[in-house]
Amino acid sequence: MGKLFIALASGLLVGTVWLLVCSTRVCIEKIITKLLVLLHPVKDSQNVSIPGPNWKSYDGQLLEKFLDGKARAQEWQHCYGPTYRIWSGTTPEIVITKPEDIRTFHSDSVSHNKARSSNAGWMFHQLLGECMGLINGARWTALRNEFAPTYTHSAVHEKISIISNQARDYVNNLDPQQRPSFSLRTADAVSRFPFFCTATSIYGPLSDHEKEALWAIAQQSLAIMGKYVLSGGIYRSGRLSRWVAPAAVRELNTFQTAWEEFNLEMYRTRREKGTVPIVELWRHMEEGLVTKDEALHTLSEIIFANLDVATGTLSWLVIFLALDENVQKQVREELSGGRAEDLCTSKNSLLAHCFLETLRLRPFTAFSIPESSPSNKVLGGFHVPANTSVVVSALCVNYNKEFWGKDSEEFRPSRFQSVKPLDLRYNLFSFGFGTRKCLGQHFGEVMMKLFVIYLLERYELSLTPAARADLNKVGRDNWVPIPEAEVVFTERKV
Ligand code: HEM
Repeated sequence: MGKLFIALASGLLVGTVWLLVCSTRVCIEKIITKLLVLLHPVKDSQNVSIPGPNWKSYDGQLLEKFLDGKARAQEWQHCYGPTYRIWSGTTPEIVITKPEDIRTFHSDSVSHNKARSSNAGWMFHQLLGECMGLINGARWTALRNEFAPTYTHSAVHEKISIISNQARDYVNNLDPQQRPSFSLRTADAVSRFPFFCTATSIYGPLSDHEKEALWAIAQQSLAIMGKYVLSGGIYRSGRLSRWVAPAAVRELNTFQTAWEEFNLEMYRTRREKGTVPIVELWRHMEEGLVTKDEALHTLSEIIFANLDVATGTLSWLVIFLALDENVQKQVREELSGGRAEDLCTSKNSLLAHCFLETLRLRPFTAFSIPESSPSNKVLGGFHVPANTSVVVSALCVNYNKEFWGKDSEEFRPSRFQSVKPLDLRYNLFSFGFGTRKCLGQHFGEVMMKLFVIYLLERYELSLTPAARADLNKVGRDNWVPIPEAEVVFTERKV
């Protein structure tokens, strides 16, 4: 009896303390929100403040934006309407969902600035803060000019046979045991292809040893992103991280050293053999045209951050094809008529529409990377001061029933047959809007289409029952939602 009483009493005490802590926390969050709203007034012409969720300790809505992006995009639009405000740390971000607001905001996109470190704090800055996608002005122009020649439309066309050979070899070695049928987690099956294909575009062909070393460094980078950046909190501050989490900082230093050494080695081993992008880049870095951080962070962006982006997109493309046997069959019929190299550049094929439909349904991020205009803007009726971070709710744009119809959440690639390309401009988030569009869009598209061409040539795709039952299950360790679904690959009898 006595023991029961003690257990009950201590349970009650713990519960009360917990309630107290929670309600204090909610109170503090409300007070901080009020202060932040006062500091950053955004109102409409009736003097009504822009709606949005309360600031949350310690990262605002930053982590939810990535880890629960799909659910939050829908929930926030439902609760706050088409234009609202969230917080990244304590920085306000205005979220827009309407095509007309996207057009208004991007009307001066040439002079837009990306937010420093994407408003994501110190640890993120150490990995990617100086990369092309996040710097501005003359520095951005210099860096973009450095990499652009490798990824223009014509440069990618010239590389098609190299990418095609890589795709065919990869698919032919998908199952080392060459079984007639096997199942794999889709992301595990596909991820090394876009990774090494993109790396080859920078370094030229890689030996097995170099591939292994690069893959290992990528895992270090992704681990830091998953464990620390996506935990937020103390990792937003360099001082706090060094003080409270020295092991994390050591891990970061180990990665940074390995990454610099790898690239130096790539430069040394390639400089005699002709011109691959790493050689030019390293020379320009030594001449002071780009800084070391700009070079290394952009290589990280292109090779490591993109591993998640490309793995996510390619996995979903394979999964959607596995889900829809009919579309799969039609794409295969389309393939039987032509050369892989020709089909991968067509914009009007069913394959091209499957790719677009995948980007529409599963944009790599539910919210675009924050950027600001140097001019005041009126968005959704609210007066947004110059230099305020604005993000596009990619998911809401891509699922907008007014434009895409009632079945906007379903995979139906044929819908693109009746959409004018010009209408897609502000109704589809795929490779970004305005001046800061994706550097690698042609490369990424060709790479993924070639992969699918060889995959469908060799295998029938279907989903495991578990995958069908829980198609939308995604991992939470990456900044891009990577699907968990397993696909069954069955050798075709031709
Ligand atoms: C299907 C695959 C890909 C998708 C869906 C994708 C998507 C995007 C998007 C949406 C942006 C703009 C982000 C923003 O709002 O700021 C972007 C930027 C960028 N992407 Fe990609 N990307 C893909 C593949 C690639 C590849 C293969 C490369 C490698 C060359 C690449 C390199 C970059 C770079 C460097 C930027 C920053 C551009 C700048 O700010 O000037 N991407 N990407």
